[in-house]
Order: sequence, then structure tokens, then C-alpha cells
Amino acid sequence: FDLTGQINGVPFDRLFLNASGVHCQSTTELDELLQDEFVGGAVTKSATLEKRAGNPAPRYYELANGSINSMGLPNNGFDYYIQYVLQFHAKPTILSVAGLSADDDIQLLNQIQDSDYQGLTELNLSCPNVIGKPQMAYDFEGTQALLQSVFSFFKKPLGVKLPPYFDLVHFDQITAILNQFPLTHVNSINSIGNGLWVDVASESVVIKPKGGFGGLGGKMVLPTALANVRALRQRLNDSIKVIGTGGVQTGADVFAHILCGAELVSIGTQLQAEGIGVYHRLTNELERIMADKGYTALADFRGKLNTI
Ligand SMILES: C=Cc1c(C(=O)O)[nH]c(=O)[nH]c1=O
Repeated sequence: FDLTGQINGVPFDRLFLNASGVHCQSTTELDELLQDEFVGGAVTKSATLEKRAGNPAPRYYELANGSINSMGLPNNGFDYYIQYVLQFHAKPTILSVAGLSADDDIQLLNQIQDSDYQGLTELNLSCPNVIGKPQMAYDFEGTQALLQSVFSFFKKPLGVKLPPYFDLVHFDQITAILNQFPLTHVNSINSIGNGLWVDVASESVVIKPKGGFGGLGGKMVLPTALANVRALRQRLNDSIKVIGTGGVQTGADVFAHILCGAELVSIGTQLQAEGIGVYHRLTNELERIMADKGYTALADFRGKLNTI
């Protein structure tokens, strides 16, 4: 089966990635992803200029139908991750960066521009858990202005990580902005921001930061993820690929993301719950569905969702 994809001409021999934030904070975790035969590439934890401890624990909680997190951008700092992606790796890496402000974003991207790194970069515009900071991608004017200044100096491959949108007019507005820029891809969705889970037995929230508010992931977000992948694919220039992230638990979920137009598919909550073996299982389940339908390649059905 041909399970390949490509971003900006960078070939991925497998469609699977990790969702940034999961299994990607340390070089050990990143190596384990890149050495797995069912994984196509690895995305780093979003890097900030300086190393961060993140929010107080408990900050991640597994639910029956997904997860809630308010990690608070814990990461080993930009230098740690750029050094990693500058090393030779047999598979593609995506360097994720997340400033705590637009100025930080500019600084991070200037450092990448001035470095020898020639691989893919992803600007995270959607972290919902930095206390006191809004998600940039919900500020359309701010996103336009930021990308305007970024592309005045950044000449290397760049994609953006987007939060979920919930209004068709918002899909029109954000893609009208993104289509102005030579982006390699959008990665959609980030977690659904500021959900809340209540444990009835203890009559309490389940994570400590922000009074229990955190980003939602896993099974429960699949319909939102599929809608965002589909809506973005329908509106973005063909040159801007869509990486589908959110809600994948089974091969059927992967198949649905590809039908909606995803070039590659990221696994977050299920990777956290199941471990690296999730990729072998998802590959088997996806290939069984493809075989039943007579497909031999993702390209046979990518973006070909039927409407009624
Ligand atoms: C980069 C911070 C993010 C975090 C976090 O570090 O809290 N959690 C998410 O679900 N998405 C993010 O983008």
C-alpha cells in the first residue's frame, strides 16, 4: 500500500506523525518516533525561546472519550530542539515553535532563518494554555499582521498550527488570510481550548492549572477535527497542504481524515494512551479498510469525501 504524502516536496514514506506535545519533549522520545517503521516523521514539542517547566501538575488527565490538558508549554527551549533537527535523521522532522508573544515568534523564526536548518517549521498559533495569553489564531487581524512581518524575512518552509474554528465565516476569514502567504501547510486541529471536566465523586476538577480549564483532545474532538480539515482543504490554495490532527483512535478515523483532504495524520491522545505501538495498529486497520475498498494508495481517495 502507498501510504505516502509530501509537504513542500519533502516526501513522507508514511502518513503518520505525532501531535506536537505528545511523545516529543525529549530527544529520546523523538528518536523513538523516527525509528518506528510505521511513523513518517516527528514533530517537536513547541519550542519557546527559553526552557520552561510549564504549569503545575496535575496538568494532563485521560478521560473515557479523550483527554484534557493544561501543560503550559513545558519544553527544553529552542536551542535544544534546533540542535536536534540539525542532526541527520532518516525521516523528516517538523520543528514546532510557539512564542509567548508575536515578538517571541519573530525572534524564534529569525533564529531559524539564520540557522542551517532547511527542514520544515511549524508556527504554533494556537496554544490555549499559556495563562493570560490568548490564542493568536483567534485574532484574525493579529494573525495577518504577524504573518506579514514573518514573511518579510522568513524564506524557509513554514506552516502554521491552528486551533479549531466553529463558524463557516471564520473558515472563510482565516483562509483568506493564509492564502496570501507561501505556507507549506496548516496543521489542524490543536486541542479544543478551555474545556472543563468534573469528577462527580470528588466534586472537583481534574487538572490543577486555570481552575481545571484545559484543551480537549481524543475521540470526542473527531467531528470538529474532520470539519476543520475538510473546510480548510476546500478553501486553501492547493499548494498549502493540510496535516490532519485530532480525534484519531482507529483506522477508520484515519481514513476519514484522508477523505477530508489530510495529506498526513497526527496522533496525540491515543499515542499518549497506547504508546508507540498505536502506529502499527492504525496502519493494519487502515490497510484493511483500503483493501476492502480496492484502494492501493491514499491518493486514490484523498479529499474525495462524498456529499449527499
Ligand atoms: C504549545 C502549547 C500547547 C499545549 C500546552 O503546552 O499546554 N497544549 C495543547 O493542547 N496545545 C498546545 O498548543
